[in-house]
Amino acid sequence: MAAGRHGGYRDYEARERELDAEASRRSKEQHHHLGGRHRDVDRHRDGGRSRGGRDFANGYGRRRSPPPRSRLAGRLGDREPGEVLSGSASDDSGGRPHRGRENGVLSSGREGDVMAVTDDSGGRSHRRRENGVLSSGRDGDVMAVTGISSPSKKRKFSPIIWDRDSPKPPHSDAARDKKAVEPVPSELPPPPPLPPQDHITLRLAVEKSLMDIEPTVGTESAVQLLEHEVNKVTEQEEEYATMRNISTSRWAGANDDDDDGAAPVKKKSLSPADSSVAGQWKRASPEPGEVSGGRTMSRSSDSGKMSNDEKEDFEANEDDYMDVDKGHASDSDTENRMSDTDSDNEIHRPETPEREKAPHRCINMLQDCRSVDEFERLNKINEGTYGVVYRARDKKTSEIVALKKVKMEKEREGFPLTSLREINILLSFHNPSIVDVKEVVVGSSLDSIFMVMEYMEHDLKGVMETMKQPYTQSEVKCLMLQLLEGVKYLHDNWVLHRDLKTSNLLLNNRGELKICDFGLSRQYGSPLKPYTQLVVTLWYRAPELLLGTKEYSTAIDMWSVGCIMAELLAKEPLFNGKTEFEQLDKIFRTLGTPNEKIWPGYAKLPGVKVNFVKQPYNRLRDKFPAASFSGRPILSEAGFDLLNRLLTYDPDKRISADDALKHKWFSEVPLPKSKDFMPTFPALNELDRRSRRYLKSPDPLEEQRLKELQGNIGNHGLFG
Ligand SMILES: Nc1ncnc2c1ncn2[C@@H]1O[C@H](COP(=O)(O)OP(=O)(O)OP(=O)(O)O)[C@@H](O)[C@H]1O
Repeated sequence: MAAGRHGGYRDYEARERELDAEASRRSKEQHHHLGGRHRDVDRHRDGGRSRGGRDFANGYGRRRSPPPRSRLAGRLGDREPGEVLSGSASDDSGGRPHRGRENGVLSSGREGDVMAVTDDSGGRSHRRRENGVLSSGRDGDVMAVTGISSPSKKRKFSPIIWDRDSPKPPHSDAARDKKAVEPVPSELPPPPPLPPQDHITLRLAVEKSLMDIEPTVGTESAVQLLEHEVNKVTEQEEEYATMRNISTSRWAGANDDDDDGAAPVKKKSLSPADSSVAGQWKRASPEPGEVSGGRTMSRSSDSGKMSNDEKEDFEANEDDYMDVDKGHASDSDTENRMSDTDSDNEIHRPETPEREKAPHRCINMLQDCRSVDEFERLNKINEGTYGVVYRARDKKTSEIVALKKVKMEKEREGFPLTSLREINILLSFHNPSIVDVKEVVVGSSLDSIFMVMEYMEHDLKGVMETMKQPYTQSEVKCLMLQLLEGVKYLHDNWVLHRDLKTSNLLLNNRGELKICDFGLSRQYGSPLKPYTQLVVTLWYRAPELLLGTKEYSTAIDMWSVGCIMAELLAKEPLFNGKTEFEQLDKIFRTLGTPNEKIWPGYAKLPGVKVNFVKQPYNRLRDKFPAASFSGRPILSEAGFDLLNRLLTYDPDKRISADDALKHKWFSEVPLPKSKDFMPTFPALNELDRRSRRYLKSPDPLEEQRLKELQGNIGNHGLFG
């Protein structure tokens, strides 16, 4: 058994004290060592200019010292208890994607990446950082350069949407049978065309919206209305196919029982009924799983009839739908992808006979859901913007699960779009670093919906509030590897999380970290609301979003990962602004004010008009020194390099999840700790931790949630 698991929290504290003493001793040794040798060399090479963080001007082209990696790597004394000697934190990860890591040496799929834990510091005297990217003074000694993709790099096609490319319409018998027995094709269809960079850009441009659509509400049934509406939408928009639709989920299928505990691939596969439903909705939804799913869910509950109120709401709130952008269809790669989808959708135009079957399938979908009564409520865990989370026991299996009740009361347009996104994404995905959604169950009224998730004892935010000392470097590495694995999985599957923060990272007492809360996530290329720059809680929000960019990419998640890494090391948020201006001000004061040279395009960003502080240096190193006697978190040269690459201003140069996983920091000592040896904590999730929320970032979303919390406290039914 894992020492950490036996030890419990008290032991952890004691161990932490020991480790602190040990770390302090080591850091002194290291300081002495570095001071005695490398530092002199550095000073010499640097012409005596190296001084603290100023050497690491993020984008200001100053020289930096060669990292003392070989010595660190070679010293067993630098190991921390529980380090994974192989350099992998995924010792028990089973089906984890392969990271190409062997014996502490990361192998690289790309020529030129320096990955081994060998001494490569000798000749690297002129590496410079520009825009957070290291360049090399020696040919062939090229670090994994941030944000510059290998042209050969491929992304996996989304498991949610691959079926849309099946040669036959998904409702055909052959296609159905094939899906039933062959859940995962050995080779996925090729991904949509990729822009030539690691971070895929979304374009936020709205020319056509559902506001432009006139629904006919007088005589049609709800389902007819829905179809009428979504078919019109289809004709006006550029959008992915809707295999992400809620109707493709496991609980929509006829064989739910069989699915229990099934392999992940089965989860993604469709039953015959599902596949026909999927085919049905494939052409119908402007946002996969959103409008159509939402309408279906809410309207089905009243047998397809829509009340006058609902009709009014429907008409009044058309502007709440995702806007669609026709104009961009032909002028970017993203839109080209969407065009492909559209041509695919052409096959299933509304005139096809399958359309008539929709009401029947929708009803089936609801009938196949288990009732929430099959769960015993234990306690409320937490409440977020989009739902209340309960701890519950499955009466049949006694399994402890987390039930997230989807908030319906504020939804004027039926099933919440954010929840639909989350359900669809989580049901479709299976990865050790993504929280597993097992099924969806319904409450007493058909419009109360719960996601049944694996139960996780903690979230990272709560844990860090409890801890007396920050995580050690090897623990941070273990957590970062898991986080990056999850983010890579999302990005490989064309999903941006858009709200990565410590409260959305769940931990269990097996040392596992899992990403949750996909309420704000999107598949690339999805049409976005004009206000979507507001995604990502303020403290973790990328500068391009804060400055009002209309286009953003996977790089926004990587910035959040950088903020999380810093927070893990320091046990406090890196940039905790109260307003957007203050947030940018804090970033600029730490990383230096960006300019057109280090971030091409910066000057054109809408928010740049504001008069920000002019701070020419990157002072990040001051916050994370290589050695410290003042209690500040120490970070090795390599660790600092990774942090800098994550917090690179120019999104195109910011490191990708894939490259971050290969970063040398993970293969130098102290190596990532094994999950088995990660500290354990009392399960705070057994308490209602709403009070913690008051300490959270003053993001507009958070404020909204706070108000809702205040409104809801005292409202206790069975499952709320
Ligand atoms: N599977 C789970 N196991 C245990 N606790 C969970 C689980 N999922 C969520 N939680 C707890 O509930 C909180 C809120 O969950 P979640 O973030 O999914 O809701 P949300 O409404 O989308 O939140 P937010 O307002 O942060 O967007 C989490 O921070 C976590 O503490």
